[in-house]
Amino acid sequence: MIKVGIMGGTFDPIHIGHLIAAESAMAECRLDEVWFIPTSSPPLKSGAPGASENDRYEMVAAAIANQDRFRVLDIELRRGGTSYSIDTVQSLREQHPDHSFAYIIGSDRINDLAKWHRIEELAELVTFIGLSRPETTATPELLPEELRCRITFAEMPAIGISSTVLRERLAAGKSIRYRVPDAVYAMIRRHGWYGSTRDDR
Ligand SMILES: Nc1ncnc2c1ncn2[C@@H]1O[C@H](COP(=O)(O)OP(=O)(O)OP(=O)(O)O)[C@@H](O)[C@H]1O
Ligand SMILES: O=C(O)c1ccc[n+]([C@@H]2O[C@H](COP(=O)([O-])O)[C@@H](O)[C@H]2O)c1
Repeated sequence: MIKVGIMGGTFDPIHIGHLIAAESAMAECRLDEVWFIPTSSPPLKSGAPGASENDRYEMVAAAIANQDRFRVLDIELRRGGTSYSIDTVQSLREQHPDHSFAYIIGSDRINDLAKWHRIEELAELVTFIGLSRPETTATPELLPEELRCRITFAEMPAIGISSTVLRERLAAGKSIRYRVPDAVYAMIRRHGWYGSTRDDR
């Protein structure tokens, strides 16, 4: 049985918080692999992502290129529309009946878990691995017991980085170097994404 962690996200852009969350979940929960799945349209976020689907996918691919146990899947981008996790997990389980899946989520997503589409069904198909992030205090005690008991918590160093703040910094001409992997930083600057200053060097 291969144990897979699903790291779903908008990744607009991917940053070191995502990578350290995935690595920590993999180590602490003894996962064999983590599959990064960029969303098409994220269910609980308003407004369209700042970068295109293809660019978000390419940034994830570049970010994880050196970690053999990480993969990126375009399953939600190919499906299009709102990226409900239940649809993704059902299709992954059909394709990989011999794998087990755990969904990796940060504090903000832990807190809104009860609002996820068909959450009771999803919680029967996956367990959740929760990681804390400094901007949001996780309050699992507010979740119904049947959801709370499906979450295992993993430790990671507090990484106070969000994609929102990175987009704001880029638009304001501030540096995001080292907050994203070098390859992602170079892609963003080369293309002038997020209103960043273009750098053709
Ligand atoms: N710094 C972090 N520490 C722990 N988990 C994180 C961190 N940043 C993101 N995550 C988790 O990674 C998953 C994907 O996050 P997402 O792509 O929405 O990034 P984000 O930084 O929250 O983006 P945005 O600021 O645009 O909302 C979510 O489960 C989120 O909780
Ligand atoms: O299925 C849902 O209703 C649902 C609601 C909120 C978030 N998710 C998933 O959780 C992951 C992180 O979401 P986000 O908005 O932080 O990028 C991403 O894969 C989303 O598709 C899923």
